[in-house]
Amino acid sequence: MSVERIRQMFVDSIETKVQAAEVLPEVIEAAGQRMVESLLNGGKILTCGNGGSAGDAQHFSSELLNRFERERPALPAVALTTDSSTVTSIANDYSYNEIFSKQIRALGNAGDVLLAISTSGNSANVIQAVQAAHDRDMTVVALTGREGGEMANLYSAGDVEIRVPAKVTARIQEVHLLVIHALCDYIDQQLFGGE
Ligand SMILES: O=C(CO)[C@@H](O)[C@H](O)[C@H](O)[C@H](O)COP(=O)(O)O
Ligand SMILES: [Zn+2]
Repeated sequence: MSVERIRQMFVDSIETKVQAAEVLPEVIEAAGQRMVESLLNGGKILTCGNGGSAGDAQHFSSELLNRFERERPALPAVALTTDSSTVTSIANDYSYNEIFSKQIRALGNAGDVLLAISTSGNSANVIQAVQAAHDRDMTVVALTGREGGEMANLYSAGDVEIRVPAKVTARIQEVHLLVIHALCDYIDQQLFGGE
């Protein structure tokens, strides 16, 4: 029974990726374009998310700051999940909902991009991050799932939502990681040429 259950997880994950491949490539390209424009203009990419999505936010920023698949110059990105002193003090003194938005108000500049990751689109701290990014004239790229959640009501012209067509958090996250690698590949191709 458990082996069958494990096998079914692989099947479900593969099917979710096949469905995502039908609808997401053009949207991922649009998101990659926003990121490349920002980087070419001296901007940077801030990332945030909770739980597994915090890991995804850090995964993306480390691939920009260090490298993805090839040798190339370091690219500017900051994961807003990693500074435990800042995160715990904002949560302690103000509210957990402000842990990302307060950092964005300090670090975000016009033309920067926020990569906001939430499988439900309903995490209050990610919602407040999107609002803070707009206040700073930043562009938002959102990685979401399900029906897009409350975040779906917040986007401005120029923002890009990459919404995975799935309902289970883990399956959505598995596609988010693939999208993150597709964005890294797009950025490297556009900035440093074909390989
Ligand atoms: O990784 C997982 C589940 O696969 C969890 O840690 C998950 O990320 C957490 O429950 C998050 O708090 C969910 O937040 P969100 O995706 O709805 O914004
Ligand atoms: Zn997980």
